[in-house]
Amino acid sequence: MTRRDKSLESGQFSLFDADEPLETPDADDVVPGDDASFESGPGSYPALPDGAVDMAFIEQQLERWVAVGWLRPLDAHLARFVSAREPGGDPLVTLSAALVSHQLGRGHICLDLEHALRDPDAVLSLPPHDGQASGEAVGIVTPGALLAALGVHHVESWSERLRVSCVLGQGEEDTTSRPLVLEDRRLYLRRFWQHECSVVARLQSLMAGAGAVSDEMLARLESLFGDSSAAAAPDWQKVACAMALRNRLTVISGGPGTGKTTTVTRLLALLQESALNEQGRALITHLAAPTGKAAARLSQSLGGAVAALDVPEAVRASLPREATTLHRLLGVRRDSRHFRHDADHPLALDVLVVDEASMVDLELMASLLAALPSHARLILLGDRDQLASVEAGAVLGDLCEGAEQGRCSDAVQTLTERAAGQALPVRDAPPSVLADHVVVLQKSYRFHEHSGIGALARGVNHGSLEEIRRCWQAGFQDIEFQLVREQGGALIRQAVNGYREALRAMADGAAPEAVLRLFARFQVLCALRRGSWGVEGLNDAIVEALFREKLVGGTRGWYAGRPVMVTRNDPQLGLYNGDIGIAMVMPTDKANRNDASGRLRVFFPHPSGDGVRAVLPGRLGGVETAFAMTVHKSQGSEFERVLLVLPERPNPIMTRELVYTGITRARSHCLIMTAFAGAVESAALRQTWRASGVGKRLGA
Ligand SMILES: Nc1ncnc2c1ncn2[C@@H]1O[C@H](COP(=O)(O)OP(=O)(O)OP(=O)(O)O)[C@@H](O)[C@H]1O
Repeated sequence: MTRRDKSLESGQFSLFDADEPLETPDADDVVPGDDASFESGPGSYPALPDGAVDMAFIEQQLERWVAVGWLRPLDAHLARFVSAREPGGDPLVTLSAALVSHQLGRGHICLDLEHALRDPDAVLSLPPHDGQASGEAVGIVTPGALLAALGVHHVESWSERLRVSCVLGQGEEDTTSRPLVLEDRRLYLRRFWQHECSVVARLQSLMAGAGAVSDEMLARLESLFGDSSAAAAPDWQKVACAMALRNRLTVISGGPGTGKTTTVTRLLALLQESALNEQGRALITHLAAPTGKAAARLSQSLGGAVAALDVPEAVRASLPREATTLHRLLGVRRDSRHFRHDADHPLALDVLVVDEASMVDLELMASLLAALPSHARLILLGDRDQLASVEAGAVLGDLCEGAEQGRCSDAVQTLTERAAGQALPVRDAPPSVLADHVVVLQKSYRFHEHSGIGALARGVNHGSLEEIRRCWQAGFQDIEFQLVREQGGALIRQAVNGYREALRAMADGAAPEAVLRLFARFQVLCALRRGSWGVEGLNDAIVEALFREKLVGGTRGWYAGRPVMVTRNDPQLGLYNGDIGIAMVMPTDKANRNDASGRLRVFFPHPSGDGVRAVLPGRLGGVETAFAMTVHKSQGSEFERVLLVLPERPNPIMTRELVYTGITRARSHCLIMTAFAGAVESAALRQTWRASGVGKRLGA
């Protein structure tokens, strides 16, 4: 039984508001944001006559859905918990409770009734339809058939029937402790509705305060970015910086290498210079990212960006050099989902920069915003086109939604034109408050125009089969697609070749730091977790092949050469979700190399990017082998070369965002291997959508 199941049984249902330990989400036990049902749909499952469905029937169906894997056991528990609170209640409420709980596992904050009614069978993880109901599926009714039999044909009637239930609160001013909340045709579990309300309220208050930007500031901006008034296109980095000087909340979205770090470093320099001149003190500035790896990468690129700045020494000295994880910043408390810093114990800072903000889920964003002091500035950096967070909510995506359609206020339009030195494109759309706070950087300095990775990433992002076809035909050197018949053979050979250099270096006695550096140059990424084409099957096959070549010291348990990824935060060890280490023999024990596995240590890069830390394998709680990792888990990381393994047949987990994220983890070469010829194209046509009220409430 899972942790959440236990809390259900004890009557403290965690999805409402229980105080339970924070757990690292596991991207792979769920299919986050996977709305896309299989194209063929479950057409042959039986329809039911109206009125044939009572509570017992619904409960039986929920059990059957769980048995065939359409629904999580947790969702059925929740539905039972809700119906127990209203004996003799409407079975539609029970069904709706199961469906809303299930959406959380797929990354949605709520169940959007309108969306659900348009395609009811897409709300569960239904299998592909093969023309007839499988033996397993006999006696199973789809959500669409159930809703129809319950008489739900319009969203109004669904909402009306939910509204009269005593387990439902009504949005807005609701202060009851009812487990479900209905607001504007969106059905929530109370805890997530509360998170959404608090995130929106904090964002609104951050967006309310705007400062003046002096001519002197703009002159300094010009000196850092140069004069771009005669350029063919506006300098969006400069525009972003000008907006961030004015705002307390700024979102800077951009693909890989579009200059997010460069921009924010220059912005911090401007803010510090002005604070030093006007207040005689530097601002307290912190940088954070959702994973250790992302924080280390930010620290690294920040170092380069700070070194390249043309600013007075006092300003340079005041700039932060190190990023931390959000969990470290907020202060994880053992056995609690709450942090040490919260609204009553705010963070001591003036400016907070959060990188890889697309990975921040709603709950973490709520904690972060609550702990932000009221005077502080918040700058969110990220790539709106990447996979969203594993857990429910996609706040960065919600904030960026419509950013390019919405028009800035006249004040921001004037400011950004002063900064850019040229008129910005004006769109014929009503002004949106979000547009004053969101900038999308357009130009990649990493993927030049002849980069195949850049071109394919753009094609996938645009969902353009024509652009993707042109990529394959162009003969780019840095992107390759190989169709293979099976998971073994060529695919495993590629993986072994990729890891050979690092493992040979380890065997030759290279320093752990050098081995870690070499290891980070290549990575196998998978779309799936389970099965032979997933992380589990590939890790087994790769380690067996490496062992045959004597490149690793074993195939099970701990062995020299085993790379691991941390899956559970451990503040005591200073290890966080996403950190990657390698098991190696302690350098001092080299003479006893064959002695015992007890001499193995797992070496992790130091969070500062300098040096390594050695941890006894036995002290590590949540880790998994990382010869292959999911694209979800690779977010926030980059590798020189990537082998991206896509499933051998169509699969709803394959979305535009997943393939885009996988491809762009590679800096210099990406090889895609699959047995499904149209894998990239079919994924490019399937865009993730996440139900949320954040954008709507903020006026996106
Ligand atoms: N305006 C610019 N002119 C020239 N080079 C630039 C400019 N902006 C950024 N670069 C260069 O492009 C590279 C990527 O920049 P940066 O690290 O700031 O991008 P990023 O968006 O933060 O990248 P990542 O995707 O790694 O997070 C760096 O080498 C940087 O020096």
